[in-house]
Amino acid sequence: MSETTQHHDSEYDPAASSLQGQVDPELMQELLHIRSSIDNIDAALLNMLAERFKCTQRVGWLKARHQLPASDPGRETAQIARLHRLAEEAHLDPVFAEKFLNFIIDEVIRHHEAISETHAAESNR
Ligand SMILES: C=C(O[C@@H]1C=C(C(=O)O)C=C[C@H]1O)C(=O)O
Repeated sequence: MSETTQHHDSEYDPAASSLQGQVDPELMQELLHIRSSIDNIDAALLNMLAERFKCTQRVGWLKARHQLPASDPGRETAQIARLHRLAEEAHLDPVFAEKFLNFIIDEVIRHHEAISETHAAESNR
């Protein structure tokens, strides 16, 4: 099994809650039922993010080898505009979608700068 596939975490208690024992058991059941879907979604998001970073790392090495800049503002503008539209269609707050993408891209650019430095150091040896 690869590292990114779901493993059964013996530490994880899906019923962990500050509300445990404080609310009606039926209400607690309903809450836990919805939370099990939230847990699946969080695992999927994390795995998708890991796959995205694998792709961006490849882009980072490509840019380093060909001496291209870490960031591509033209590409980012197009992506943000597209996500804005997709967010509206999905009834997701477009401002949030934009902040989320920018947060990820900032991290990617940091990685690309680090890759570029590693590549430069390796070629100077
Ligand atoms: C991944 C790239 O590098 C940067 C990161 C981007 C991203 O995470 O989507 C987009 C544009 C670039 O600023 C790229 O150029 O495609």
